[in-house]
Amino acid sequence: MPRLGELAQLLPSAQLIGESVALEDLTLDSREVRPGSLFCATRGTRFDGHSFIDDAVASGAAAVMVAHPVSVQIPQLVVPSVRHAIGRVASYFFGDPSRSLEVIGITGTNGKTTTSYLVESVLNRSDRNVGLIGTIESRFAGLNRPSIYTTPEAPDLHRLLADMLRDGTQSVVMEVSSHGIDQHRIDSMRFEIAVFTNLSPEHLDYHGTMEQYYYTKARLFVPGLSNAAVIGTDTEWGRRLASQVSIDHVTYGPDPENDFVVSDIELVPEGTRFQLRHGRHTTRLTVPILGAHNAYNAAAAVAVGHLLGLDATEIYAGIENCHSVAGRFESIVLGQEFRVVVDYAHTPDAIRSLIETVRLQSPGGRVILVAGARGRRDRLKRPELGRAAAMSDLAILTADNPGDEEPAEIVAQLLAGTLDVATPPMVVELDRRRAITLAINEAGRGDTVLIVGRGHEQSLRVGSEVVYLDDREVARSAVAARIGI
Ligand SMILES: CC(=O)N[C@H]1[C@@H](OP(=O)(O)OP(=O)(O)OC[C@H]2O[C@@H](n3ccc(=O)[nH]c3=O)[C@H](O)[C@@H]2O)O[C@H](CO)[C@@H](O)[C@@H]1O[C@H](C)C(=O)N[C@@H](C)C(=O)N[C@H](CCC(=O)O)C(=O)O
Ligand SMILES: Nc1ncnc2c1ncn2[C@@H]1O[C@H](COP(=O)(O)OP(=O)(O)OP(=O)(O)O)[C@@H](O)[C@H]1O
Repeated sequence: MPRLGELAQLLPSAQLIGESVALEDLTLDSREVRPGSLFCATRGTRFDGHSFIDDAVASGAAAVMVAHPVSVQIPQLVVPSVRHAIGRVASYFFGDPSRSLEVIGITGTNGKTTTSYLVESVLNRSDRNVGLIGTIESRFAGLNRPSIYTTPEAPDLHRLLADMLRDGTQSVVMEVSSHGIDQHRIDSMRFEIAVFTNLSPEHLDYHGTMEQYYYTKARLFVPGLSNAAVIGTDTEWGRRLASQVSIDHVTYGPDPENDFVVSDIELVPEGTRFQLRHGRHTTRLTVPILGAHNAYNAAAAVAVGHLLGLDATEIYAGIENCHSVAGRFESIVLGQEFRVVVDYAHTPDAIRSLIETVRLQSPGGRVILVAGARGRRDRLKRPELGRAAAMSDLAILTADNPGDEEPAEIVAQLLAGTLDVATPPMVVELDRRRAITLAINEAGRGDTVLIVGRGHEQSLRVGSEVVYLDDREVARSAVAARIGI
């Protein structure tokens, strides 16, 4: 195991106070310290990790990494910014595992999880052992762990990559969130390929402006961090990125000048069918996940396979045999005469694109939407979410993980966005179970009930309480009650 002095040598401005002790592990959280750990004190939105140093010492920390000298009996590594140091330190500590793995990083506002599953499915067609890290789970060597964050904190990320490597994993597909980039969780990683899906307003309370949000995402696409890129150009931000990056890249999108051109998207019973042109080669592919946007997600996965030199037949087989992604356009089918779809859409863009998909698929039927907005996150997007919800025929506005915010206030902010647009009937039902049941009881033949926001999630945080609630389960019971089975 590394010694503290080795870590000091990695960081030019670090000052080691005390002995170069051997370290067993490292963590940002005093509650996770075990004997021999290096506790790294970072500032969050509520606390300054430096105030938990006594707790860390009591739990047996061997040393601390701090932003200023502290009065403590154990050795300390003083650095100008613990946040800036943590990626480098964590990567070194676990043996720089990403350098021995073929890592594909996927970023963008929407489509990271879906694209990562598609890339995984493509890579599984080659003889690689593939691992996955993302919002829903991390998976390798037959193990499956539910995720807490989309992109783990640097110590957890590099520990996981090291475990994967030890278990024979060769390629890793991982989602890279903008928080992950901004909080230096991915510093010192090596990505073989970085993918940019798209960018639309989200997390602006965190990043401030779209420009800053874009800049954060763009930091993944620099030499040294990523070797090559696959860039979706269906948003202006992707076109801008493609014109700015200096690493090798290919593009995909609707315009004919892309390297991979997506056209003729159709929704068919088996999923989403589209045409993909690459150079002189044109093919029709069906990705078994509904939603026009999945044609683009699939094109991204094809481009990754192409850059990795995989055979086209294998790539296409990976796309066509990808299993569905939990909570992404997941249909509840119990023989009812209307459709019920649970989806993870929680950005205005995703909700709009979903409603368009449903309208294409069920022309003439009504779209009955159940939607809310998450608490403690991204207040700025709420009016725009309200406007997106207004594209439905009946919107039932409800709670979506309100945390310590008042659900009624969140819904009022959604409604505020609809003041200047023509709205369908809008009903407020803050109890999410009742909102879903109400929507299902309202649906008639040919209608679609679209329940958005939670997708695969199985709990809601209301105040400080965690309440078990799985939209799919609630919808299933409501449909069963409605049709009497
Ligand atoms: C909103 C946000 O940015 N949160 C970050 C923030 O957490 P925080 O404000 O809750 O931290 P805090 O409670 O003030 O604590 C500060 C520090 O003290 C430590 N602490 C705290 C209590 C204690 O007893 N002992 C202790 O050591 C904490 O571990 C932390 O390091 O500061 C922490 C330390 O720097 C970050 O880990 C944390 O990101 C957490 C992981 C988080 O949930 N972030 C979310 C928003 C996130 O990153 N999400 C993206 C996906 C977003 C998306 O695409 O939708 C993700 O990649 O998961
Ligand atoms: N390429 C895309 N363009 C627009 N919307 C999309 C796209 N791909 C997926 N979506 C929508 O976004 C929702 C979330 O998809 P997915 O989980 O793949 O994205 P994500 O980027 O991983 O989200 P998160 O950052 O919250 O984990 C889907 O349920 C779908 O409604």
